[in-house]
Amino acid sequence: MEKLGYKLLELIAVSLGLKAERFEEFFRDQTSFVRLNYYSPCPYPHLALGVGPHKDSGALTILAQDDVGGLQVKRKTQDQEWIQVQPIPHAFIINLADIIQVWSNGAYESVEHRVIVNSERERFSIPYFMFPAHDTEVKPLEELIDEHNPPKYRPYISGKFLLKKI
Ligand SMILES: O=C(O)CCC(=O)C(=O)O
Ligand SMILES: [Fe+2]
Repeated sequence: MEKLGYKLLELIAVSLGLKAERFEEFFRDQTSFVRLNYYSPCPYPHLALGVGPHKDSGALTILAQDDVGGLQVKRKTQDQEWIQVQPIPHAFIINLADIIQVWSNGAYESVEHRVIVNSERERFSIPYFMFPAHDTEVKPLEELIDEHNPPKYRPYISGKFLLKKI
């Protein structure tokens, strides 16, 4: 997963007109982690959420899930509808998260998502959250800023923000 994450970060950097290794320095002392999620079956799925609406606060999330399904993403069009992410065998789901949004000065947007529980089946998922070093100052990259594109986000320290969230 780590290797895949770095590859994706390289591709994102290139897509922004930056050199592939642009994000590398932030991850030398990375604080990425894996979480094991277990959702028990719930007879009243319309009354309960597995995970409430949120955006991931790292750079990228790589998610492995079983075949039960339940993850939904919010569409960014006007209707803001929740769209079911159909499980595809042996495929990972990639969530762009808050830090990529800030680094790219909004060219990429963090995706809002939630998890619906299933009335009959339990569900497992394994997200790998890619986080830079604890002391990384997260701010729009200088190369992407000029007088026509002012920074849209204020700088913050990755680790401090995370501690506050917890
Ligand atoms: O279980 C899932 O599909 C996603 C879980 C999630 O969004 C999270 O742990 O941040
Ligand atoms: Fe999430």
